[in-house]
Amino acid sequence: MLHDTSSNIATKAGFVAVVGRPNAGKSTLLNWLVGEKLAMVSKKAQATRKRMNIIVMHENAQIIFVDTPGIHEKERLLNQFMLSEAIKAIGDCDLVLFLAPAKDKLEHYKKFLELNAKNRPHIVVLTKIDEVSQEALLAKIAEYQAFQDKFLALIPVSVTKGVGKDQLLDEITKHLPHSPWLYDPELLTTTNIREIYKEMIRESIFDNLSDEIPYETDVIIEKIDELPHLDRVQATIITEKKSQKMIIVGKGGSTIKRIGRDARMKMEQFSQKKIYLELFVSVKSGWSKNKKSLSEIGYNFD
Ligand SMILES: Nc1nc2c(ncn2[C@@H]2O[C@H](COP(=O)(O)OP(=O)(O)OP(=O)(O)O)[C@@H](O)[C@H]2O)c(=O)[nH]1
Repeated sequence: MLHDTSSNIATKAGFVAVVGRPNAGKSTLLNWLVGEKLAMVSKKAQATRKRMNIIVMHENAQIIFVDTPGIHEKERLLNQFMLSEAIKAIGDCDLVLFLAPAKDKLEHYKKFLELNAKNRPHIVVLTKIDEVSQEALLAKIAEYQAFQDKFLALIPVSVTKGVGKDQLLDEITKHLPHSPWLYDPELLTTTNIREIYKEMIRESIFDNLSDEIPYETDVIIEKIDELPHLDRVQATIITEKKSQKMIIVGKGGSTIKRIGRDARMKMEQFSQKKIYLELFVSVKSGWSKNKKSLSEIGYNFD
């Protein structure tokens, strides 16, 4: 946690948790704010599993965004993990952004208020306002006004229409503590290359498979050999069932080839290097329900 140790420090810095239900638009918002495609954007819910720190420099401030999984029900162990990560992120941060699509009812917000029992300072960000009429937007804002003693501000945004970026960054900056910068401003993300490559492979799985399968898969980066102009990456896609493995591999290996090619292109664009990607598929039944195997692949329950 950061403290305001000196009033004559001109710079500000702080951690901002980004929370909201799955599909609220968290990754899209973060990509837009940072100006690079780093957080994973998916049309499907629950794509964000682990926290990613993304740094945005705005005027004198260094805003460190902590991307969190959506707040949702605890049907499965993996979901429990996501929920606890979200709550942990709220507790660790200087400020919380609660993202609510403009079409949503206020139930999600009320649930967030219950979870946020210690009343961490938060800003309500109304997302996807391009999806509702001006009248509906005003009516929604009026509904939120009933809680105005709870939030610091309510900012409507639309990434699609490019609305609200500066207002949001200004408002966040206003509430951050005075502090020296915590990271080299040249860095865009504190998440390491492993995590980024993993997300890129996961994103390619989501892009190439349309049904439930992507939710029951995960990716382990086994090895990265970083050479000056080439990264050699070995990764394994884990599935629940043999039948899923067959679908991921596809006829004559066609699907896995497409996943691999898409992932490689994203990775090359990001690293500005050639990537040699070797992808394997492995069946590990029950991995998403089993704590031990979850912690083996990097989801820690502490
Ligand atoms: N029309 C419109 N769609 C948006 C906007 N922002 C995000 N979306 C869409 O909403 C969907 C969900 O966006 P994400 O950014 O993946 O949502 P998320 O909250 O990160 O989702 P999880 O990773 O599942 O928690 C995607 O299809 C986005 O294209 C917006 O401003 N306008």
